[in-house]
Amino acid sequence: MLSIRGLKKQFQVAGQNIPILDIPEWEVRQGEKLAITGPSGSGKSTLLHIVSGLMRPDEGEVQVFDRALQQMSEAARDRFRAKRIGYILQDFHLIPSLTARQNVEITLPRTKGRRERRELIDHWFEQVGLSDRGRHLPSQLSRGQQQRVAMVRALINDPALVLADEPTGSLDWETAEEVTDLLLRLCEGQQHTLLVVTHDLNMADRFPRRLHIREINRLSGERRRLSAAGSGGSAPAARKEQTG
Ligand SMILES: Nc1ncnc2c1ncn2[C@@H]1O[C@H](COP(=O)(O)OP(=O)(O)OP(=O)(O)O)[C@@H](O)[C@H]1O
Repeated sequence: MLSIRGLKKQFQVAGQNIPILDIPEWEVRQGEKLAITGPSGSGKSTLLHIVSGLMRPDEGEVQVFDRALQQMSEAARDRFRAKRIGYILQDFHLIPSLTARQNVEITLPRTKGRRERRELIDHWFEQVGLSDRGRHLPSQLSRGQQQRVAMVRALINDPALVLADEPTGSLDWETAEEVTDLLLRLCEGQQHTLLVVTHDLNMADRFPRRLHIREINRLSGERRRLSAAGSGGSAPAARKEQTG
């Protein structure tokens, strides 16, 4: 369902090209639940951005359900993402002036009637234990509750591909466990393909499959050596890699 060939991505920092990703080949089957780990700065978030179509690679081809993302117009890619991909981010990205329910409702297609939308949201809020919190603003919710709203928003349109970038990164240990359980439970038995980037090895251990980014990215080992020798990479890259 996801297929990558000859992917390359570099960033230009202070006039210098910094190569980040070089993935000759990578396939993910439909329904796989995969935790992607690796040191800070090794390109995990960049990879998710490219898979979601939010970022373009410099070279190579990314296919999601046999659709080549690079060959779509930007508008077509946006529509494709809205329909088929759910993206969960570490910082939730909820709109502060909207209630929890409204934050979810804005992602529902207009073709659904008012009653259908209400029932769907009721169902999902019940699933994540937020039935009594729908009218609260994000600022009136705990971080774990905000992440649950963000999860509902990403999953409610039944996307075939779910991407999550450090979904427990800003949560305390217990809440992170709860959110991990919930995410796996919501995706269990579904044909969703789930790719989760995480530093949290407890979270990664719960997944049926773990992948270290160096298994697919030819640059991650090389970049770490360069960084350790102080001879390459941007300052933020080097700092991030040493902390990973
Ligand atoms: N827009 C950008 N411009 C320049 N450099 C960038 C840009 N985005 C990312 N980078 C650099 O690319 C490298 C990979 O970043 P990325 O966020 O993908 O790593 P990561 O593995 O997800 O790290 P972390 O685990 O810390 O989130 C880093 O060195 C980062 O500084």
